[in-house]
Amino acid sequence: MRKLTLSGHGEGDEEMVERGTANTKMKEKNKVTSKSINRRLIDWRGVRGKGQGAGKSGSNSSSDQPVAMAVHLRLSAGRSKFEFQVKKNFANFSPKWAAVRCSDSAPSRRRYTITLLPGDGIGPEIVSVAKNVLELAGSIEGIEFGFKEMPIGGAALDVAGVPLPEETLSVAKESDAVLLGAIGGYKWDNNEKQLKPETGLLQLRAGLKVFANLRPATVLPQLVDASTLKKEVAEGVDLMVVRELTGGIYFGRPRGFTTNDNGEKTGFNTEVYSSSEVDRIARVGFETARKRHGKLCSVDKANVLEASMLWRERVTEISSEYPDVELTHMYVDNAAMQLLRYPKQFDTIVTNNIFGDILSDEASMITGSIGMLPSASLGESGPGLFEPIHGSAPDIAGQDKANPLATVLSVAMLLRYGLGEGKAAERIETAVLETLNKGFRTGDIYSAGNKLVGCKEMGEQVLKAVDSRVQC
Ligand SMILES: NC(=O)C1=CN([C@@H]2O[C@H](COP(=O)(O)OP(=O)(O)OC[C@H]3O[C@@H](n4cnc5c(N)ncnc54)[C@H](O)[C@@H]3O)[C@@H](O)[C@H]2O)C=CC1
Ligand SMILES: CC(C)CC(=O)C(=O)O
Repeated sequence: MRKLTLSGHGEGDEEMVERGTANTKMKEKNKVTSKSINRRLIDWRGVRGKGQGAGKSGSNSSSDQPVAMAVHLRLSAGRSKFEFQVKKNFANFSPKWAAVRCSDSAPSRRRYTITLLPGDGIGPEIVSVAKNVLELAGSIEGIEFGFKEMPIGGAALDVAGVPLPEETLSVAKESDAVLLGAIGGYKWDNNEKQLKPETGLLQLRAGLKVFANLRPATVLPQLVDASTLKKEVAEGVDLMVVRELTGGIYFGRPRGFTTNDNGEKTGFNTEVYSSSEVDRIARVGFETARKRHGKLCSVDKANVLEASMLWRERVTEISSEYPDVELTHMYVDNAAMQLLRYPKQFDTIVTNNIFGDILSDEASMITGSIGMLPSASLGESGPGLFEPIHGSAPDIAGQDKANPLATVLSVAMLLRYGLGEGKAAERIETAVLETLNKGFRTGDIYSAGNKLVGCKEMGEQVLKAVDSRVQC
């Protein structure tokens, strides 16, 4: 199988590699064809879900806290593979009731090592909830987890002086999947660039080479009233933003501050994409659309930006490999407007790093709250990175007000895309729906007639729901 590279980032990439990873920069620019993508997709599919495949096993760290198990198998396998199968709308699942816990009679146990990166602000609160949900859903499905908690962001700056300690990255790389809370906070806002929490997250994404960021935005029937849009506009929205994650203006060089001819201080950045970077994310976009409703909208600013002109040219070229997918192009300013005007027109959106960041935050409000949206970041190989799309919410940190559901749903994505454990993922998604059906709401999604709860209570309710729906 061919390897994808992080080519085309310029010096920014070198910096990431030097500071954050032990890897050397890969110069090789392999062309990745749809054939090789398809082969990879076949490789990704289901390697872990059949009982014998399991994670890098046997690594019992001191922080491992496996749930009680009657059977403890140590299984070993290669790296995590991603099942690239996009669930359309988990709201439609109809769970089955059953009365008994079946973990102890499961045909085989799988064991995975998960790196937990709680980070800053509300990060530790939401990761704690999501970890418990992951452990319980896993135990019911015969999955055992070993957890390694590592510092990142401001928390890492405080203990290690850098936002991504080398050890954090190497532990993450060695694990089967990585769960991140969020990074950032007022305390570090005025730090120089290399000592910002945000730089640690960018280094992590680059270090794990997770170039494809999947951000689903689904309006759940239970939360239509929480949307800021009219019911008839929000109802039924189910879209997926495929965001390029390791290139573009967040990484491009040159960047920095200088002084212009008038003696004024100026700041500058570079939006840069190579053909191979666009091709590989375009193929992920087409593959995703193919498994959804067959519609892909590529969002760019090709009327102004050269990087977007190349983007549009390459996406159009790649579309010939996907005659079954309907491709449209849209300028980002129009896309921002159309998302509010008529969001149901979108099925799958593929776009660059910064547009994807902004449009997915916008899409989150259609669904009710940014506290509801999960994400999966995947690369060609190695562990995936799973995180809510929101930030560290310093305004509500430490107050038990955070909505943990985006992180809980990120854990479901971790199970499905990161480990190929679809049943456990479904169990969690179903439990979230059931909890919402019972009327439990954190402040961000609260509407009259529901029960206002904090982060911890919401977590407890999801755990109850996970536990109550046991199916063998
Ligand atoms: N992936 C990450 O770790 C990200 C980190 N950040 C960082 O987070 C910090 C705060 O950034 P903001 O722009 O304020 O974005 P934010 O997403 O942290 O917060 C925006 C608003 O949404 C609310 N919110 C966010 N998540 C919530 C949740 N789970 N439940 C309830 N309410 C929630 C916050 O209270 C706030 O009012 C900054 O340091 C920023 O750099 C921002 C975006 C992504
Ligand atoms: C480095 C991050 C803080 C950028 C961001 O907002 C995101 O990717 O969600």
